[in-house]
Amino acid sequence: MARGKQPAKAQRAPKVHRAVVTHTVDDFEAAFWPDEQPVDNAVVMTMGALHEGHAALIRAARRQVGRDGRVAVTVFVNPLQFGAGEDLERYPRSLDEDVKLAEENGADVVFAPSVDEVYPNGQPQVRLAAGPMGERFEGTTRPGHFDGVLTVVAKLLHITDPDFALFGEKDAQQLAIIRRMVADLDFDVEVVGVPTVREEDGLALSSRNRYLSAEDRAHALALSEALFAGRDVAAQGPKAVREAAAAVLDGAEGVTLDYLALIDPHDFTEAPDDFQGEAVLAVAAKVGTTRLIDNVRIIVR
Ligand SMILES: Nc1ncnc2c1ncn2[C@@H]1O[C@H](COP(=O)(O)OP(=O)(O)OP(=O)(O)O)[C@@H](O)[C@H]1O
Ligand SMILES: CC(C)(CO)[C@@H](O)C(=O)[O-]
Ligand code: BAL
Repeated sequence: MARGKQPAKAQRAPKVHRAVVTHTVDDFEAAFWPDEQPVDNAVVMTMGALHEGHAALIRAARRQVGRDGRVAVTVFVNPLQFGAGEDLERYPRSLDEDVKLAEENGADVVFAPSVDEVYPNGQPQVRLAAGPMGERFEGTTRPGHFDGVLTVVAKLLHITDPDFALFGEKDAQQLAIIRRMVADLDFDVEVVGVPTVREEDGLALSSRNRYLSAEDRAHALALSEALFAGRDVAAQGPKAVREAAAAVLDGAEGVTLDYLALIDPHDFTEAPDDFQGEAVLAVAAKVGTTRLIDNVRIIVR
């Protein structure tokens, strides 16, 4: 080697993990299934506006399938799960940043289809029904929401055909209903739940946090504080948990409570006063004009 010349290895740019971005089912399939090689693969479904909660899902997906497996991230704001007067039009859309976050955390392929690509026949006539589990809690305020979620999740499972599908525990009712759909309808996929990622002060990360003013952001802390207060007295039973959480929310400034519930996670029903074991303490509220949800898993004695 000539004097002063760098060895070839040192000249090479550091290897950057790049994700292929696709917008059609055909392009997605070509990118996600480039060959017949049997490798594990995983999908993380999102509505975009990605944050560190989504990053945790993508990293968990990568861990699940290993270095040689494939990870897909879908980015699709599904009109079917939005009710009249909800934020479908204003929902944050930021595909370029989303692709960056997805590839930095180990995604191989991003699937960001248009509404027409997902629903080429317009509004689907045939849809999935979430049943009674979809009518409580979130379903009371958002009737039909989980039917819309399940319909698109089923379609995305068919398109991506993954071994693993990862969802956040932040949307606990959604996760429970998706698990139930997979069991009831024999989907050949393992559903993996990922713990909620929070800001240092406790606020659960959520794309809708982008709507919060500085004042709303301060008021929003009441949600996680209520859940943590309930969790602190879990050993004293369901009544104590409900009361401790309610006390934080009672009169909390800028917060309009939708529901606060202690839930049996098996069938997503309200836990009775003598309930013991693992439960979900969940809250939904409007902070200013932004509707937020959060929950913690606790062991009630
Ligand atoms: N803080 C979080 N920690 C872990 N997973 C999360 C978190 N926030 C969202 N997820 C998960 O990411 C997936 C995609 O969710 P989505 O794109 O709706 O994000 P979101 O932040 O929940 O948005 P929104 O604010 O609209 O509720 C879901 O499985 C959801 O549970
Ligand atoms: C699962 C999902 C991507 C379906 O649109 C959505 O409900 C979400 O982001 O949680
Ligand atoms: N993260 C749940 C999707 C929704 O609110 O529509």
